[in-house]
Amino acid sequence: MSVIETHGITKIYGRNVIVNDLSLSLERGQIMGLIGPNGAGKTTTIRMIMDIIKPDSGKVLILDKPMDADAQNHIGYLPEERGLYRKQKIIDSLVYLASLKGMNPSAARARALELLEKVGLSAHAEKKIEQLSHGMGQLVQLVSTIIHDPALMIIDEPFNGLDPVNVQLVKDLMMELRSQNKSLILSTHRMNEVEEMCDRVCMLNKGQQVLYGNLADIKNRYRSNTLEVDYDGEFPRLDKISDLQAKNGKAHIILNGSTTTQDVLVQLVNSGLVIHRFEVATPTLNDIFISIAGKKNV
Ligand SMILES: Nc1ncnc2c1ncn2[C@@H]1O[C@H](COP(=O)(O)OP(=O)(O)OP(=O)(O)O)[C@@H](O)[C@H]1O
Repeated sequence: MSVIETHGITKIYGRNVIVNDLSLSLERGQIMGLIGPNGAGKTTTIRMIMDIIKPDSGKVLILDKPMDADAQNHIGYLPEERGLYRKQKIIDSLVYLASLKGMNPSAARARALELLEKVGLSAHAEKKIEQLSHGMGQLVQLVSTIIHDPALMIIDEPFNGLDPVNVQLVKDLMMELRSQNKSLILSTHRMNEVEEMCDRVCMLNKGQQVLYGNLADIKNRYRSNTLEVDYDGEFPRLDKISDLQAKNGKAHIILNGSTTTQDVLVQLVNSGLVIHRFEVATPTLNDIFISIAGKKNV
């Protein structure tokens, strides 16, 4: 049974198709990266999944059923625009939010303290939200999203405002949830940050699904799209490629669909460049996005 399925969901505002005919599914114990540049339609997709807005066509199933109050209790949703009551104590806020999802207060309190310990904030449990730094507040928001042990967590921009130590802490926490058979959807325009964690990827661009499926399969499909070259001298202009970054004797080249590795090698040899290394590299999701969309993401 899929934790979530969307079947051809479409959202139109005015004359603009914001999300077009989007189908995706996610199983238990999987993480999906919902990725794409600003304005791609990620938040609109999540709002349709959460039943905050209705699709103009298509349908969403949560645990095989349309969204209802019971399904809502199995989801933890952390929107991009977040807010906790700033004057309330952290522990009280967490217990209150968990009780809204059907948890009894003493279990919620114990779980809140356990999770605060995990994110390094147990010493702050009795403080008010307004006494925390922005990053600490983000961690408390994350705790509030997972406290009721949801089967599915949907997190918009999971790493915004976090320093590298806390980014790693949140990644570790998410991987732990995954190992407990939970499912997560992480929405972000920062592709490289979620790449190492995701089993599945749904990439949007201007409301269209441009890439979808298992990350390993996708990387395999695009594996000869990226080249790395170590060189001496002035790197030449290349024809028929999607992107070239060349600096300090190292070049990163993203091919477009029709150019081959050999085409590039011939161009480089003909230019007289001194080549020390010429290698087909595993593309990042960002590289794949550039080769599909023909432009940079960030
Ligand atoms: N209520 C609305 N009315 C009209 N247009 C909207 C509405 N909500 C979103 N849009 C438009 O839909 C497009 C997609 O927005 P959305 O917030 O889904 O993108 P996103 O991928 O989440 O972007 P970001 O990474 O910047 O958060 C944008 O062009 C936005 O202006």
